[in-house]
Amino acid sequence: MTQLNVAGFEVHKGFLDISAQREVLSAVRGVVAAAPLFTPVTPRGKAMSVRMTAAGDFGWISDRRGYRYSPVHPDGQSWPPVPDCILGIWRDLTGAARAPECCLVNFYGEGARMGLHQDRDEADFSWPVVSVSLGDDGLFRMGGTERGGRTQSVWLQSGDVVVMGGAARRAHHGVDRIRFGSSTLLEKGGRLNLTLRVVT
Ligand SMILES: O=C(O)CCC(=O)C(=O)O
Ligand SMILES: [Fe+2]
Repeated sequence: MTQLNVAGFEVHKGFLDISAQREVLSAVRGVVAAAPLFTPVTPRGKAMSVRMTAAGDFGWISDRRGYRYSPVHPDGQSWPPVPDCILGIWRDLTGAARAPECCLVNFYGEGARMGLHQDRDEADFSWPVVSVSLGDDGLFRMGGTERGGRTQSVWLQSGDVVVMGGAARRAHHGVDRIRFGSSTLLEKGGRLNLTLRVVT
């Protein structure tokens, strides 16, 4: 494993080997079976290109009413629990006293992206966010706390894990594009990203 450190972001290249990736993927399939992927709509009414779901006490949702954490899926059901193998990644990398209350699942199909943003709907920024990449490569852009500052990009591959803690916790980040079909982990292609968050 190599570890880069760009602007406070910890990028753990190759953190999950192929068998760990398969185990996490199968756990995510269980989550998606219980809580189907949906297309969030921005408060201005624009469909996001990423499809989402979640596990844990809360999921992050967006619709005409705004962005927020919700204890239920848009279909009205509770989110399934965060699978143990995913909680293990959080424990190994953070040693944090609290467990994440949300595992947000993002699915990037061909052409999907995520604009530069801060994760700031959580109550306490002293807890890190841990981000797990599976499947196709994604070009991850990292910036600073202020909007419009310098950014640096890194290609995240299947099994890479990023920890956004300390200064990086409030830093801007996004995914400019994916290389659709670059990984064989997902048979039909695409990129999965999991972000583990303490919400309350
Ligand atoms: O897909 C990624 O690597 C980042 C996802 C992200 O920033 C988010 O869900 O807030
Ligand atoms: Fe984010």
